Amino acid sequence: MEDVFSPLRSVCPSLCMWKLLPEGNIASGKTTCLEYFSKTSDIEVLTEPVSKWRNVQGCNPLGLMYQDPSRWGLTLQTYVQLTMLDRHVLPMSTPVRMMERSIYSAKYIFAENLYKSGKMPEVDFAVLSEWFEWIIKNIAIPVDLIVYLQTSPQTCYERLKQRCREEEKVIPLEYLESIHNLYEDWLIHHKSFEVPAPVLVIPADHDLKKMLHQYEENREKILMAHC
Ligand SMILES: Nc1ncnc2c1ncn2[C@@H]1O[C@H](COP(=O)(O)OP(=O)(O)O)[C@@H](O)[C@H]1O
Ligand SMILES: O=c1ccn([C@H]2C[C@H](O)[C@@H](COP(=O)(O)O)O2)c(=O)[nH]1
Repeated sequence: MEDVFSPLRSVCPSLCMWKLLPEGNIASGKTTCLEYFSKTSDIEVLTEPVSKWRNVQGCNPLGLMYQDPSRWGLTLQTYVQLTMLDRHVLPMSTPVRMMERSIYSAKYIFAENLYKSGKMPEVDFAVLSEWFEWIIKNIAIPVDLIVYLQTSPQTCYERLKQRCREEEKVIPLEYLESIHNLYEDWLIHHKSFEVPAPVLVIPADHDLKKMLHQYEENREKILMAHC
């Protein structure tokens, strides 16, 4: 599909495309954030393709990974990488796109966590890494802003239990702590991997009312800061 805004952009450069990625720990509130902004006109919201990860041709790689990460981690992360790439390269049909997580966090957070915790064999990690490096070298994946929903692992643990997704019932608090530390090293301390865009940090331990208030306060920054 072609970029429907390109003829307009040549006469009006301020008509810009804006791609932002809500990022954060499991159950930090990303989907809830996306649902809130989806009510705004001219925003395209792409939620994470979790339903695909739970059902690819009748198989459930997400569930398999949580049951036996050493055996199925590569299977899941390969599929996550593919489905994320598919979303990244979708032509935009509105000036603003919010896409939940990214090919970057799939690699820098989740694959990294499996590998660092000894649950992904070195050869699996090497193959996944080569795929990832090839993709980011050869395919343009522009990102304008990362919105990091910063939570404590404990908050996520409580929200995760409340959401009660079947596959995630085995997740201990320690898993969320590891994911949290990787996110902090990447997006806050800049200690691990290159950050592909500026980061807006939104403290996200608050109740829903306060979160919606914060989203309103940050609406301009989130949606069109560069235009
Ligand atoms: N600010 C909040 N306070 C309390 N519960 C929340 C808040 N934001 C989201 N939730 C609930 O927490 C769970 C996880 O939220 P969700 O948006 O699905 O997280 P994510 O998409 O980051 O995994 C859901 O049950 C959701 O209703
Ligand atoms: O690269 C990835 C991305 C996500 N997951 C897992 C983590 C959760 O169990 C689900 C979806 O995450 P939400 O934060 O609830 O959206 O998928 C993964 O294992 N690898």
